[in-house]
Amino acid sequence: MTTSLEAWLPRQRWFAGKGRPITSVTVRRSTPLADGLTHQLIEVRQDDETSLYQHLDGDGFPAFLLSACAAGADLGGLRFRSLEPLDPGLPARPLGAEQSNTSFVYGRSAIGKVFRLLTPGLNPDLELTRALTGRGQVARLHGWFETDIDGVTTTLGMVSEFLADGVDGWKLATATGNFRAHAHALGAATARVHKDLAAVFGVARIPAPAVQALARTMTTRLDAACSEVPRLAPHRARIAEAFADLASHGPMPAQRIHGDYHLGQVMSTPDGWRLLDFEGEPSKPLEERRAPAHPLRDVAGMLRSFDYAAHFGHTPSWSDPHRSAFCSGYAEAGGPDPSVHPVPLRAFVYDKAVYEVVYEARNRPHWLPIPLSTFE
Ligand SMILES: Nc1ncnc2c1ncn2[C@@H]1O[C@H](COP(=O)(O)OP(=O)(O)O)[C@@H](O)[C@H]1O
Ligand SMILES: O=P(O)(O)O[C@H]1O[C@H](CO)[C@@H](O[C@H]2O[C@H](CO)[C@@H](O)[C@H](O)[C@H]2O)[C@H](O)[C@H]1O
Repeated sequence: MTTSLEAWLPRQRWFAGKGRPITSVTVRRSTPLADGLTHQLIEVRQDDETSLYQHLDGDGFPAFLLSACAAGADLGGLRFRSLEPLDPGLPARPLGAEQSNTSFVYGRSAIGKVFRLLTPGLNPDLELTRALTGRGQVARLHGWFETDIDGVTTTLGMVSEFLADGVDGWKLATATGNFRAHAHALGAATARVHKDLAAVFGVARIPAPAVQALARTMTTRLDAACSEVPRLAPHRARIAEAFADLASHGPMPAQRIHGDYHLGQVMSTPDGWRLLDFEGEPSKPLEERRAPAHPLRDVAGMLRSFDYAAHFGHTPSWSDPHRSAFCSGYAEAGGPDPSVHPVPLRAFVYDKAVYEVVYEARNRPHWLPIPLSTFE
């Protein structure tokens, strides 16, 4: 079993340790849930690091999750909870698009998600979706499941409203020549969510020394990325200069944000845009993902996504007018105007593109030219 996990893990899209040899895989906890279905927490050792993943050995977990949440079950240290009545009889099917986690759909009304890479603590997707449920801009939270890891309550998965009539933002953007009205409305929806997050979690201020520390962290990440992906190295000086500009920028506002914002995280519905997947970048430590950040970080993420959509579905010139429409919608709905904050915006766009360079090198090497073109 352990040997086959070692071979199987690197082939999974959600496996975050690609590109580094696996030294060992250990089953840390095994919980039988039903006949032929076992829940496992597995420790994967690579270099000097140990990462914890959630693994489901056997079939039938989607149906199990729904009925366990509906019943409020406690099972071998796993706690299943719901906020509203769930119909355990709904048929489950895989979502198809496997990304950082594993999702399945129940009928036309609910979607379940199992987090794969685990960090002890409250997952920001559960935390923010719960806080935003009822405010209109997200798929409502129905339930979740959790356990204690190292004495810390740790989110393992969620069940939310399925947006059956929604169209994935990435699909819509790559298929639509004139996407400007959509981009403008998406900017406005983003600003509204930022306002809601500020209302619930408050607004902080990042003092100048912390901004300098942030710029140093970005530079450290840049250097690690240059070592891992040598094609990034020729652009290092230009990127480091943008981070140095950020370091001398002075204090910045900060609040809870989405954290991994791109066109695949939003859906266009008959009632307007909805934002999904508030987990942040899964490869970052949980404290960093839950820390208040400048709201233009999300704007930067979406601007990068317009570049991706241009490369994938259009020509490079598609990007600029759509980026502008998104930024106007964002500023008109009360977000900080991206055009008057060029220094943080450029640093955040570059930081995101550096992240994407590593992500693409590990997962989709033929897509690497897309983030690299940001620096040309
Ligand atoms: N509530 C929902 N309703 C409909 N589709 C959804 C919903 N949540 C997610 N999806 C679809 O599933 C995809 C993956 O979901 P996401 O939460 O982003 O997973 P991951 O954490 O694996 O990236 C999204 O891009 C979207 O197309
Ligand atoms: O799985 P997640 O949605 O949490 O995010 C990861 O995978 C994304 C790709 O599926 C990746 O996004 C990058 O590619 C998108 C197109 O497929 C593009 O729209 C994004 O702008 C680009 O960053 C994301 O970075 C990664 O965290």
